Amino acid sequence: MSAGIDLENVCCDFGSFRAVDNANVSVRPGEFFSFLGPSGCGKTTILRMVSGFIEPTQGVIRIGGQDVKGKRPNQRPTALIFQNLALFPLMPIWENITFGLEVRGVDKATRRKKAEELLTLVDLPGAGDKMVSQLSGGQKQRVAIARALAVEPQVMLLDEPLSALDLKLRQHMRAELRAIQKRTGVTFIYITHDQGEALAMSDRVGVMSQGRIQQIADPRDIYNNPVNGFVAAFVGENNVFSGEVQNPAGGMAAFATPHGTFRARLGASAGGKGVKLYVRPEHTRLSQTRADENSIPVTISEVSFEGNFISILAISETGAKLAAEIRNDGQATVPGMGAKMFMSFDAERAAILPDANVRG
Ligand SMILES: Nc1ncnc2c1ncn2[C@@H]1O[C@H](COP(=O)(O)OP(=O)(O)OP(=O)(O)O)[C@@H](O)[C@H]1O
Repeated sequence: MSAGIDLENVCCDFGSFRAVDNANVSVRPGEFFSFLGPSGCGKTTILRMVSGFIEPTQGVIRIGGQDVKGKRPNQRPTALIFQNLALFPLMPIWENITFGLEVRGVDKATRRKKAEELLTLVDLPGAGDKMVSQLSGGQKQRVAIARALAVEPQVMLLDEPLSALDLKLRQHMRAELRAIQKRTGVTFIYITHDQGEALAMSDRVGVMSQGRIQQIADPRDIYNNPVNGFVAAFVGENNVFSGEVQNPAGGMAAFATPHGTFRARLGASAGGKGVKLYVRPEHTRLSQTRADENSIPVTISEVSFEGNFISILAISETGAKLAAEIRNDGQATVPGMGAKMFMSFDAERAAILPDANVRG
């Protein structure tokens, strides 16, 4: 069984500091939902409110449609997994996994059987008699997940559970976690500051900054259609140009910058001042001749071969550093250092966006 979670106008204050500011989100039953944002943006506070360790200062949290106000963590159908797994070193794995069931008085034979089922689910069949010290970091993580699933939660809350693992293992565990979530159908709420993790695993992502949810969308939309400058700059790379909107019409506008006037898509509520132009490096082109529109004369200053792409740093005539990327299809021409070129981009691939949604 899985449950949906609704946050309605949820705020959390610590003294005079508002850590979560008017959060509204409906996580669907069986969904893998991530909160993504930099350190201190309020992700953990949201998780702690859902799990019942702290109460919202304002607003309502519903789990499976029920208002959970006043319910203690052990009265909620949630299980929490931290980066620090807190496995018991002196217990074999199977006992670690079914500890919660023992506390509830479940007999040993039933617990043993349940442990084997869960070990198979997390792809560690037969590991029940091993001790924690005999497992790798990734295997320990899977045991922690099995232990959380043993009490049959309707919602799993995961607080940066992969951040202690090395890069390769982290990438492997992303796929594992996603597969476990799909196999069980349990709702997962995952918090991370790692955009790669959030984009790779989630059905939807809520991007946060300074206590506010900036955008909730599926990973593609977050990346391709960020609603504001914070989301655009936090998720992936961008070249950012300051300037002024001119002649907005039909969702497009001219944008006057010190590098020239460019045409670009006009994001929602981006008509006024305090807006910037965002262009991803992979949406730029470098050529010997000036393109018809959105073309900036540059000098190539760094070329870095990254395997599947070539990363290029170019300097504009005004001294701005601009990033470009060339996909390595095996035949790509790599510009030389110091080469004078033009960087251009399509108007449809450039977005004029407002700054972040922050407290005024
Ligand atoms: N108990 C507390 N008392 C006072 N301030 C707190 C408390 N807990 C969190 N905060 C503050 O609330 C803000 C949000 O904290 P939170 O732990 O939710 O951030 P986070 O996005 O999870 O960050 P991180 O990724 O570093 O864990 C931070 O500025 C933090 O200092």
